[in-house]
Amino acid sequence: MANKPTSGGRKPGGSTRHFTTDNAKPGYVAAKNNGAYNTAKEQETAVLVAVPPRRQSDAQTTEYLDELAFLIETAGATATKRFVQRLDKPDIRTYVGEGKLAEIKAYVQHEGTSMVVFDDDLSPSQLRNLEAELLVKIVDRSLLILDIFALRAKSATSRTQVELAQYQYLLPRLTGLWTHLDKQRGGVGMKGPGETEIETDRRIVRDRIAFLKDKLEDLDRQSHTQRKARGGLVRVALVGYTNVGKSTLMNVLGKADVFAENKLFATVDATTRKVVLDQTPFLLSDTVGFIRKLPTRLIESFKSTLDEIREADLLLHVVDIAHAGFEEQIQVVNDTLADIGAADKPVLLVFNKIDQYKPDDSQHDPFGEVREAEDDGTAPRPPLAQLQATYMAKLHDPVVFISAQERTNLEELRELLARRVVALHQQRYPYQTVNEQNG
Ligand SMILES: Nc1nc2c(ncn2[C@@H]2O[C@H](COP(=O)(O)OP(=O)(O)OP(=O)(O)O)[C@@H](O)[C@H]2O)c(=O)[nH]1
Ligand SMILES: [Mg+2]
Repeated sequence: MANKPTSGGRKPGGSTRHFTTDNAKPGYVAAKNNGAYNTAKEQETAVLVAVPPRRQSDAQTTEYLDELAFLIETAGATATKRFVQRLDKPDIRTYVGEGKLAEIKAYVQHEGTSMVVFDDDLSPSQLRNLEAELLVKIVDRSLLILDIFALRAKSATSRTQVELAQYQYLLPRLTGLWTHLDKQRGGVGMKGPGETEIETDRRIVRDRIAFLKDKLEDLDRQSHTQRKARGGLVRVALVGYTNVGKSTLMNVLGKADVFAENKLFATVDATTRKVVLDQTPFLLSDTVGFIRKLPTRLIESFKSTLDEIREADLLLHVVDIAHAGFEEQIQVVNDTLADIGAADKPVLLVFNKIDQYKPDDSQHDPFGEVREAEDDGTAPRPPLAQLQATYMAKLHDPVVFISAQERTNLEELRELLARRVVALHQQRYPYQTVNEQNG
């Protein structure tokens, strides 16, 4: 099995995929040593490229690139430079225009950068053209997120899901440049891959996809049985944008010990704990975070992990209020919930990280005017009380402001949550008292 790392150097004429699951079998699984990009001795460097629409503000463009830099950092590399080109839409051949591409190439060659990362998905032909032009590893948004998922996935199900998504990503990108599967077959004086080899590669990948789909169906049946065995307890799922503090809150509420850290997609596997509030037991699940431009195809492959959300009776939507783009993040989460068929679930909105929230200075002046959006596109930051009033009026529902880390206002959250859970419980068991149900 030629399962050896290949991402360290680029073979002439060879493509450089770098998937990271240990369980992905074929030989093109490059960075196999338990980490993305870590086959290189030193930290890999990355150049970030974005093509924002002309109407997008500078502040928003910076925020998106910060997020991309954070993703790259989570994957184990460092972003050293950003290139931005405003276009109505990305260039169909090379994503950026000719001039910008030359600029990027000059920089990459001069600095010896290991990869160029694009803030969108690239079509197979864009990928091919860019690879041929820039001669370094080309990473698009899907590949980057897949890589991080591969690093994080622990359970059999999530690992299989990631592997399936990786092969699905790969299939349309098996082209004339592709040679890695040939290595697997070995052979002296390996000739360049003709159409026959590419067809063989495609068949191998298709077989693997079929196998993984079967395996997932089996695993899905098992977990469905497990979930049924949990009985009729009310189920609550923590949902939200990535890195907002879902796992931290899970640890606080569920006395769990879930891995939480300041990286994107710390959680890929769902975790469930039994929690008792107001003498009413319920199940609380921590789930994978969402992110903007998460390709629908990728969401699809996580369907069974997302069942935890779809089967929940109540969603605790956690928001990072200290993040400049929190309102857009709320929208991204709501859109993703709609995508996975969970739009109509009851939601309790939980604003987290209030310890880091800094209202605008003018807002400290009780007579100060509430300012409109700034020219630079950043949103106004009113005092928390005002934000709370606005959201409650908008949603006709209580919302709660907490700091999971500092344990601030957790009693208020517990009370609100208990009230919702008890109501759901009584709805489900109208003729029983809580103790009868548990006894
Ligand atoms: N300042 C502050 N930081 C917090 C708070 N809650 C969580 N964090 C930090 O935010 C980071 C992300 O927390 P997680 O709990 O891993 O976030 P998550 O939503 O589970 O993230 P993913 O699993 O990656 O989607 C960690 O560094 C936490 O310590 C809070 O109330 N205040
Ligand atoms: Mg988490």
